[in-house]
Amino acid sequence: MISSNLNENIAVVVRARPFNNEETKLGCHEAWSMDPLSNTITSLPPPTTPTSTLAAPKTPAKSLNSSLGPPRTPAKSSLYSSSSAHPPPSTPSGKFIPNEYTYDHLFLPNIENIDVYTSVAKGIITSTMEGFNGVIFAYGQTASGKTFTMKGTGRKNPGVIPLAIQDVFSFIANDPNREFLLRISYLEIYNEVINDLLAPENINLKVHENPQSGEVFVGGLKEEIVLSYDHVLSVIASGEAHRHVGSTNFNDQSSRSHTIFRLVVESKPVADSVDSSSQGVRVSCLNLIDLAGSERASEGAQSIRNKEGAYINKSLLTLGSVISKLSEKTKGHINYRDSKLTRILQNSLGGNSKIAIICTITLANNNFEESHSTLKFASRAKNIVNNAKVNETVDDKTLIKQYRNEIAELKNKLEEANRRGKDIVPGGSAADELNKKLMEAEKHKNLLESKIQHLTKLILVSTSISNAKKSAGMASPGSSSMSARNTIQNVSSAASPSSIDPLAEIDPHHLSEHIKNSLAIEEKEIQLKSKIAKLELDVEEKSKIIETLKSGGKGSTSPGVTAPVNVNDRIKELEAKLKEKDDSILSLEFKIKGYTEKFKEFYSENTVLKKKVNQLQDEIQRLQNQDGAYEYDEDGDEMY
Ligand SMILES: Nc1ncnc2c1ncn2[C@@H]1O[C@H](COP(=O)(O)OP(=O)(O)OP(=O)(O)O)[C@@H](O)[C@H]1O
Repeated sequence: MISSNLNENIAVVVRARPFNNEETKLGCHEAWSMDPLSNTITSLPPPTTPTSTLAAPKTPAKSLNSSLGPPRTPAKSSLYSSSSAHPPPSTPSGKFIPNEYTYDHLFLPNIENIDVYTSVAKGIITSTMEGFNGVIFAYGQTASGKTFTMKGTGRKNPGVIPLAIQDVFSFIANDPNREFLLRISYLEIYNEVINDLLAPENINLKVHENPQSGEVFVGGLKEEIVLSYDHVLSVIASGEAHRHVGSTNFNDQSSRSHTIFRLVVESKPVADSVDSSSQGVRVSCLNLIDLAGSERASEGAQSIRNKEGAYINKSLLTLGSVISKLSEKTKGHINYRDSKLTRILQNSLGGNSKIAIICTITLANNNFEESHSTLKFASRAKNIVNNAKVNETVDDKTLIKQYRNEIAELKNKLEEANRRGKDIVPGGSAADELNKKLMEAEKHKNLLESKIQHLTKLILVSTSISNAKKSAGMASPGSSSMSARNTIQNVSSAASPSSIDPLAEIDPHHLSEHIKNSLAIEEKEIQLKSKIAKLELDVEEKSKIIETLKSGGKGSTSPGVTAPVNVNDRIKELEAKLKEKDDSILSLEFKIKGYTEKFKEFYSENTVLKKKVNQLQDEIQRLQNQDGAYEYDEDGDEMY
């Protein structure tokens, strides 16, 4: 049973990555030591020299990088000249006072993604499936491991996002009592401009606020209904292709934008479940965020990178200030509007979400100040108390409810069509007429059935997921509790994108329209086919008459056909009619071909246009960066 309200602190964890090549080359040493038993991280004094009078750290914590980085040898003197290098003793008497912080969990450099996911994220994913909102983000300086943690590095080492998606589908497979509808969106905030990664033509999107509910949302953002794990992954992969990534002094593949992957989960009891009397639909939202990394501006490689860095730092500063205000007892005005990131996350940070923050650091002494600043951010975040609740609505606006109502309506129509079909009894003198009616009724039924199938496919139930898993060779239901290593195996063995349903390309906001359009085309095709069938019947009938006439009126004639006075004239007349019908069939077939060609043409035109918009967007961005003309416009946030 879910408790409907939860007052709880944000979960804050710290993850250290192993030393990278640069740190190893520089001969860095560990400036921090982590004690995973007490979850305390402590700053270490600079390495001792024979003349040193420094005191040992208060907590004798384990040295964690010993297997990954160099031993704690005295660092090169140049390292200490950096503003962020390991600081000298902090009191005039020369006594070293360590900085000490405690969090919910510490992850040593050798800990794997799956373990981070299991202890920090898994619980939030389960809660999201039960109706709570969830937010998970990685925070830390550039090259500290945010993307490594959130996305992972491919199928062999999935990060929080792919592992979360896998658990979402496992959850559905294991819950026979509820049905689900999942939709996703994926956006980036680049230089304070919101771009839609799923529809690259949607650039510079605005943030709106619903004055009634106070809900903050991005207007015009594309959402896709998703049907399987593979499907979600392929949508994300196509979004990734549009993301801004660049090489910096510290990271070859640095995220130059913040990305927000959002999953909306709608669920309701299935019709014959114990809970089916409940009319409520749960709607919850999971935000998985990979923040761009902060970086010392002076060390950025080029001016574009410096400019990006300035935007990144500004928005992270605002995030820090919002977190700081939220952690105070008397909150006062909170400056969500000072950056797009905090504005979009306003609802989540402001209360009704379960939140986990994964702070990523390096233990290396040459980035002491950056890591310290991340740890201070983490400490402030730890004080925030949220009040998450299950979000349930009886509103008919949820897609799952709309589709269920539509399906019920179509099923009624189908029943009615079946009843009418039974009343048509073939045989008797008007047999041909009745056969035609039967054919039409059959076609109408097929149309209704395909509409029902169409909509039913979008609603996920446990059996459909387990069957899909079986056919993709994935884990069976119940596997959400399987071992972490198995989970990786299953992610790695996911099927190819070819198993993706093209139907899921549809934007749910325009879905009804899409369905209407595609069904209208289907209906047209069925009508044309039915016309062809009628004409063929006609042709057959006329051919029979011709045969009868040719044989001099002997043999059986169709009912109601009387022998003509001039047989040759009659044959000619009928042959002319036959030709007419043939032409008609040809022209209809030509029309069908035309529709198909047109569709293909529009489709390829659309692809070309999308590419052009992308190029233009990049060009605009490049020009803006050159001019330095862009300024953040606070009023860009429109109220609706
Ligand atoms: N825990 C880890 N174990 C092993 N390698 C790691 C770990 N964390 C990060 N790395 C490696 O360090 C490099 C930088 O990591 P990543 O790109 O995730 O940093 P980031 O914080 O996202 O940087 P940016 O903010 O610039 O995008 C990558 O090559 C990544 O594979």
